Amino acid sequence: MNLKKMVAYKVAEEIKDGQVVGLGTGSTARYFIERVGMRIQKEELDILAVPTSYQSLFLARDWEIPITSITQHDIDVAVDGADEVDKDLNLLKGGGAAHTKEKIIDYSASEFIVIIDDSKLTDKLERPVPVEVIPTSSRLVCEELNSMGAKVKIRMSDAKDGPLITDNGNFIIDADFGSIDDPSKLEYEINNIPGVLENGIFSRGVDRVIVGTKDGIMEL
Ligand SMILES: O=C[C@H](O)[C@H](O)[C@H](O)COP(=O)(O)O
Repeated sequence: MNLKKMVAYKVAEEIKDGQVVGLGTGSTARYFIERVGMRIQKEELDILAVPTSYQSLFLARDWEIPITSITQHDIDVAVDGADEVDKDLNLLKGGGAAHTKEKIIDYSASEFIVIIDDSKLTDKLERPVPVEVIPTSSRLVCEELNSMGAKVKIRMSDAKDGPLITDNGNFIIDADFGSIDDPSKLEYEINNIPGVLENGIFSRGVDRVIVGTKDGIMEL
């Protein structure tokens, strides 16, 4: 059973005519966008969408989903995936390097819904934290993250020689702090390093986390 698809399709059924919808990024959000696109074509669902990345923009275009931006519209609901969700519903995102725009769009929405399969649930966040940095600051940011106790790596591209370049033209440093005791403090401290644009810890809260499990869908 494809749990990501199951949960994404279920939440796509909740979208209503007239809504402005934030489209997340990643393999789970991809299914959500696909199902919204099908509903637009079959049921004439009437929405506007705000993509969080070029990936979701291109998908929305493929499905002929009408696009707007946060400079033009308030967002009613944003639906996005996550790489980890801890027991207090802090998130780790940015596995696809899209967390900066996701954070802006997801948190600006009246309702922020996270869709995951149950492999993403964890007691504490423990994956490396993706940190988007202005390229010229990358050596200094690596040193600062090191001094905060992280093992760091600049994320490399699979399809070009050298570093991955984000949708915003920046580098990603993956900073491994091990298990994170205080996500909110760490989110703030990383963002306080000069040259850091945004990191992948989302500790401001989320309205709903909907989880696909082999026994069905559960909501946290
Ligand atoms: O940068 C990417 C995003 O934060 C994704 O939402 C996150 O990586 C989850 O992706 P997936 O649904 O593919 O596991």
